[in-house]
Amino acid sequence: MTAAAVTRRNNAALRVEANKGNDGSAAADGDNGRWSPATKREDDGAKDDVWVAVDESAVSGATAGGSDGGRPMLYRTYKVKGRILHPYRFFILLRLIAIVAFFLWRIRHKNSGWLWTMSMAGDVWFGVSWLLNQLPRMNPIKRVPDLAALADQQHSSTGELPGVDVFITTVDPIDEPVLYTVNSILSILATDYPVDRYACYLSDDGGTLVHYEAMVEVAKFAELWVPFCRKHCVEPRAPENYFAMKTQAYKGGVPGELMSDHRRVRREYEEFKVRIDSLFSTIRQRSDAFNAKHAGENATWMADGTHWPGTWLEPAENHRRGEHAGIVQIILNHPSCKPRLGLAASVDNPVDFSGVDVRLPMLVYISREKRPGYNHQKKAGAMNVMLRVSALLSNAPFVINFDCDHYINNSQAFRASMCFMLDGRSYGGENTAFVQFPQRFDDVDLTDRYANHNRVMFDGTMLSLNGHQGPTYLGTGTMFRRVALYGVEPPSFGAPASQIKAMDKANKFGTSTSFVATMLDTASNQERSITPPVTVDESVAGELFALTACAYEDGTSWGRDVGWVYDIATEDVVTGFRMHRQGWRSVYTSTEPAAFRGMAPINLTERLYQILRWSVGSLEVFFSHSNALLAGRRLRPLQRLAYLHMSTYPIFTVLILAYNLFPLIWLFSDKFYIQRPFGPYFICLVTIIAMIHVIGMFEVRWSGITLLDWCRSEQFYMIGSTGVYPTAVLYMVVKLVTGKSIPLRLTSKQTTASSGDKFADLYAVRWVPLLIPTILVLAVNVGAVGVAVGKAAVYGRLTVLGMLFNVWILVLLYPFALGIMGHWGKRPAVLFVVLVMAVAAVALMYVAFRALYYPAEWSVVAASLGKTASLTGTSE
Ligand SMILES: O=c1ccn([C@@H]2O[C@H](COP(=O)(O)OP(=O)(O)O[C@H]3O[C@H](CO)[C@@H](O)[C@H](O)[C@H]3O)[C@@H](O)[C@H]2O)c(=O)[nH]1
Ligand SMILES: [Mn+2]
Repeated sequence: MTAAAVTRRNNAALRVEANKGNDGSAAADGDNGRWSPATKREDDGAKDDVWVAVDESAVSGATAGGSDGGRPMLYRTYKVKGRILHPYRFFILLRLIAIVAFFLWRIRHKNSGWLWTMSMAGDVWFGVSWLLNQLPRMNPIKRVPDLAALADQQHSSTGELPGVDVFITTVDPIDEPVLYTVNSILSILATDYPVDRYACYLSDDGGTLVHYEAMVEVAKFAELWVPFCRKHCVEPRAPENYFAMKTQAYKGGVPGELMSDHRRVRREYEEFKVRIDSLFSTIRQRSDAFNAKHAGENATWMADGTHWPGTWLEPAENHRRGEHAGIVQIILNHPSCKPRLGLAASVDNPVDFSGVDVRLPMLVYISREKRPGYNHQKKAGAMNVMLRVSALLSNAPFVINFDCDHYINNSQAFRASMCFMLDGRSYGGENTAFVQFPQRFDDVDLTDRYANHNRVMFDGTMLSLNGHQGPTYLGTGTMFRRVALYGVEPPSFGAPASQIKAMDKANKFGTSTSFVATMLDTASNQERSITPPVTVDESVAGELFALTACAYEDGTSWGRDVGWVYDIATEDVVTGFRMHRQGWRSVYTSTEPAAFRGMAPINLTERLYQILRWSVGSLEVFFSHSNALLAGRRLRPLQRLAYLHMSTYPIFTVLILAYNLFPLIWLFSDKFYIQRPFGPYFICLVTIIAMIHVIGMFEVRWSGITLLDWCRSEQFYMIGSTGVYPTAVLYMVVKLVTGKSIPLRLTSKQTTASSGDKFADLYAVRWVPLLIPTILVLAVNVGAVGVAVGKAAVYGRLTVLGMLFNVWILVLLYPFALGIMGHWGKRPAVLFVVLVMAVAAVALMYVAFRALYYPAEWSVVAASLGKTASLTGTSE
């Protein structure tokens, strides 16, 4: 390996991780000198005062150069510099010692009364929860793909990029606007990956003609959009997001033509959008016309004058939600393997594509069969159908999945994932089941009121898990190894093909023999391309039909040991867990610009429902065969702790809720000193709490998030803890006792967006019972502050300590309070005034109450009234 090669690879690594406005499209042309100067890496390396490269030259199984027959190293590993890591770990240890000592001290100073016992139990519980969360976080590792090394490998004889099947799921064209879905698909069709080596599948759980016809429109518009992206190397390749961008550095080869091409494509895009928008009415008008001709019919008609096999506008037998036939439609077939150049500019053809490959990848529309009486298992069920159908049509050895509201933002992302999948290191590469990218969002308000960006989770927790077996599967933006989805064990525990043969004997995969044959193909060559074009004759069609049928999975292992896992509200975490339990690894990597971006619910109620679904899913994992405690030895110890924490965190919050409602007790009685001697107790408590924040600041430092991100996460945790998480616990209790589960709804995507105000959803209040507990906590703590002020007025002594606790809770619940104020929340000052007035009102009520029932104290009260008024800023 030559020094120059190393430098170049390092540069490439940097371009993905820390791209500073550099060329982003040249990964395939490794050697053409477009990489940044050799010195750049050293400079940037010096600037990075958090991460330092791990020396992996001694690692066996891979060669850094790749020229001597072995597999090259295709990614780099970084760890946190000792300067930060050591004090960070030291503080964690210190806190551990402190809480143990504190606990012992409390036992020695045992107080009587149930309050003391409860608070002891609670504190133990908190300590355990903290440990479960903290221990796996002590070894954060960053992994950076080396695109240049991948390109080198491709140039050499061995390397061709393997095939990828892209899955995208949608349900409802209204709740999940079609515009998002088509943008997502366009970004996939245009991404920078060999066009004959990937295929795109849309699963439409609604079975609506609107989605099908939108795909037909997409295929037409893609003929213009995709070559345009290739010609000018534009980013991102989702048109809506591309056109919304301000100017950017030009990366293509013909800058002179950008202006006119851009204008032309943009106009076409506007027309395309109009066609998409009008699909609802087009389909309705067409159907009305056909139905008028066919007396007595009330069908929904396709453009070619046949009935749509999916759901109809007027629901009818066999054509309604939850009851319709399975549909597989190949909208674009496999392209040829040879480039096909476009036409030169002409009158009909204003955009010059003469030097551009105009092929499009395969595009398939799927809607699985739905029948009443079957549990369709939501997204997991849809993914499993796609897994089977794609096996017959393209059978790529890798699979990446997106929610319909996520698009590819960095067209190098597929290549970046391949750097991990194809890496030569013995513990990496072929034992890597999936590569997880962070979820990044476009629509979130500037201050991220409801912690939608979730940076603490993505940039903190996931980086930490990189240091163990790898991140959990997060549902979208995940590249999988197909055989890992089939439930086989990693190659280090047995050859995948023979495992599949053995499992097939037990009819674990269902009855389709051609499907099992494709599984064996994938297992025996995991770097193959995709299956050459399939002619869908009658027998293939029949086979596809069988694979989309509800009954296919009866009596098989689908949903348990094979495919996405069922019966858990968060299919993602549990599916990833199954792989980790089998000994697979996973990789977390973030690129710059972000690999994928999407939409998040910014409405308070939607957001709470989202985390309700997640926390219910977590608890379901705990009470299932996927409990981390039941996993075998292949699940590493700290990975196990992380999963344990992930599946139990809602339980701890019941106590947080209790603590938050605690003031209720001392509002009405003076039971307040739950631990005597109170002085030392209080000081210890504050120290221990303060240490969490010190440790948190170290995490902010190494994860590279902002202080605001961190605060938002704390606040949102408290909001969840006072309402959603205890509700999830209640849900779980009901489920365990009665065996029945209440259905959880789909996250509704921004539906008020059309009103012109980008953040309209942020200010919309949707009242639901889920808001009540948190409102109660707010009220109790406002009340407590008020009474404390009142007491100060009566007794002339301010109970600062108690109030500190209440004020702290109010600070944490602040985003929630803003949220329920709706439009008033635009001016936080209003909230402040409201809060002060509420406190004053309670204080006055308290004083009045005292005056009424304890007239003897009246003189004292009268004397201190003036003080109250000045404290609360009101005058009488
Ligand atoms: O019956 C269903 C229900 C949902 N989906 C799709 O599943 C995806 C995720 O649903 P969504 O309501 O958007 O959930 P979110 O809370 O936004 O999603 C996060 O959390 C989910 C786990 O609860 C993961 O599956 C997602 O990938 C992850 O982004 C969407 O594409 C849906 O179209 C289906 O295909 N069929
Ligand atoms: Mn979503």
